Amino acid sequence: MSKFTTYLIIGGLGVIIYLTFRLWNDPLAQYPGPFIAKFSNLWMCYHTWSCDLPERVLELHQQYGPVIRVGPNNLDFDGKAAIPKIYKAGRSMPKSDFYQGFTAIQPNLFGTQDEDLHALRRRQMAHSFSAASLKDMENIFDGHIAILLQRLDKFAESGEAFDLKEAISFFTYDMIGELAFGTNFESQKAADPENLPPIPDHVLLACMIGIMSGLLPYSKAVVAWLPFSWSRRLINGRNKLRKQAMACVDAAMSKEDGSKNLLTHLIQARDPDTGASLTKANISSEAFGFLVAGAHTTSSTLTLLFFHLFHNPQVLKKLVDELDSELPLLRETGVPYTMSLLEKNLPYEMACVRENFRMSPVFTMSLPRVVTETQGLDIDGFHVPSKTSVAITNHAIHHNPKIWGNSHDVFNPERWMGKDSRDYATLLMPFGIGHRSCIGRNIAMINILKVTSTLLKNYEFELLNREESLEILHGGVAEKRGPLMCTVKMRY
Ligand code: HEM
Repeated sequence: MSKFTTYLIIGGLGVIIYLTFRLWNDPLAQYPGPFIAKFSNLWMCYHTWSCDLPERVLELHQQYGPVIRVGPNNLDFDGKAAIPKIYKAGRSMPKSDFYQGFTAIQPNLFGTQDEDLHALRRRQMAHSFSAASLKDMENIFDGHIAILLQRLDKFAESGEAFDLKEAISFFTYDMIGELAFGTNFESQKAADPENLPPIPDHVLLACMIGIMSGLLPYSKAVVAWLPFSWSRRLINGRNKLRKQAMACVDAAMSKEDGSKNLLTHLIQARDPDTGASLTKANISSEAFGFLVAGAHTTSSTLTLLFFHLFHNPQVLKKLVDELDSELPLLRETGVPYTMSLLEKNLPYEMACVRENFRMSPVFTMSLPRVVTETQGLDIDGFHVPSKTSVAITNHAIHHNPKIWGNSHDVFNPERWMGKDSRDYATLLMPFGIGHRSCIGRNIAMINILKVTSTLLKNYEFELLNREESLEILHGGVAEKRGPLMCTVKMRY
C-alpha cells in the first residue's frame, strides 16, 4: 500500500470517528435543519456567498417551525417570544465570534464582543447621535440632497433614462462619508461607480469570515491566503477601504476647522470617568464602522422603498397626496425640508417607511448572540444549552405568516395605520433590538424621510420596466439586484 493510500485511509477514518462522535454527542440533535448543518457551518457559508441565506432560513422556518438548526452550534428562531430572550437580556447574551469577521482596524462599537468596551464607547458617542446634535449637522444632509436635486433636474430636462439606485448610492456615500470622515467623496459629482467605496465586498467578506470562525480558528488568516480571484477581490476591497478611512482621519485630525460632524465628535469624545480620549486607531475604526454600517444600508433601504412605491401606484398616489397637503412647495424655499417640518405630521409616509422595513429589511445578516447561563436557557419553549449561538433573522420574522398573515408578501402600508400597529412595531427589527441596536437610526431616518419627501414632492418618476419583479441580493446587507431604471419629470 502506498503512503498516499495509508494517509487517505487514516484521514477517512478520522472523519468517520469525528462525525460519529458528533452525532452521538450532539446537544442540539433534536433541532431540525439541513443535514450538513449538524457537522459544519458550510451550509451557512455557501448561502452567504450565494447571497440568499435569509431566504433559505425563511423556507426552513416555514418547513420546520419556530426554531431551526443552521450550524453545529447555531439555532435560528422566528417567534415573537424569542426577541426579548435573545436581544433584550443585556450582557448575559453577548455577541458571538461571528462579529470578529468585521474587525478591519480594531474591534469597534459594532463588532466588539467586550461588553465593557461597548458600554464605554456607547456612552462616549450617545450625544453625537442624539436628535439635538444631528440638528446641528442638518446642513450636511441638505448640502448633499441639493446636489441630488440638481442631478435629477438635469435628467428631467434631458428626458434621459437613469439608474435611481445608483443616484441614491452616490448621494448616500457622499453624505455618510462627510458625516463620518468630514470628507466629501464627491461621488455625485464624478457619477462614476468606480469611485464608490467597496463596502458591499467588505460586508460579504466579514460575514464569510465570521461564519467560518466556528469552522476554522484562523479563518481571517486563511482567507487572506486563498488563491481564488473572488477572495483576493474581497481582501483588496477591505484593504482599500481601511486605507481610505485612515487617510481621512489623518487629514481631519490635522485640520481642526471647527466643522461639526461625527468625526469631530469622536475626536472630542472623553471617557466620562477617566477623561481619557480615543486614540487615532480607535477613531479610525469607529469612523470606518459608521461608513460600513451606515452607507450601503441607507441607500439600499431608499432604493427598495422607491421600488415598492413605484410598483404600487395607489400607495404612491396616497403618499403624494399627503405630501401635497402637508408640505409647502419646495422650490420656493430652495432647501430640502427640515427635520422639524417632517417630524410633524406625515403618518402615511411613516407607514410606507415601516412597511418597507418589514418587507425588505436590509441588515439581513444573522445577528447571533451566545447563551452564557451555565444551565442553558429556555427560548420560546425550547431548551437551549449553554454556549449555543442563537439568532433571529429579521427577514424571516418579518415574513412569518403567523404574525403578519398570508399577505406577508404584499406591500401594504395600511397595516401600520390600524389598531395593531403598536403591537406590530415591537416585532419590527430592521435596526436590531436591545442594547446593541443601531446607534445610527436617527441618521438613517432623517435621510429616508428627507429624501423620500423631497423627491416625491418635486418629481414624477416613470419606471422603464413596470413588469420587473423584485430580486434581492442578501450579501450581509441586502440590495436590489440590478439597477432601478427610470425617467423623471418635474411636478411643478
Ligand atoms: C437604514 C439604515 C440602517 C440600518 C437598517 C441599520 C441596521 C443596524 C442593525 C440591524 C444593527 C444591529 C446589529 C447587531 O445587532 O449586531 C446596527 C448597529 C449599528 N449601526 Fe446601523 N443601520 C443603519 C444605519 C446606520 C447609520 C447611518 C450608522 C452610522 C452613521 C449606523 C451605525 C451603526 C453602529 C455603529 C452599530 C453598532 C451599535 C452597537 O453595537 O451599539 N447604522 N445597525
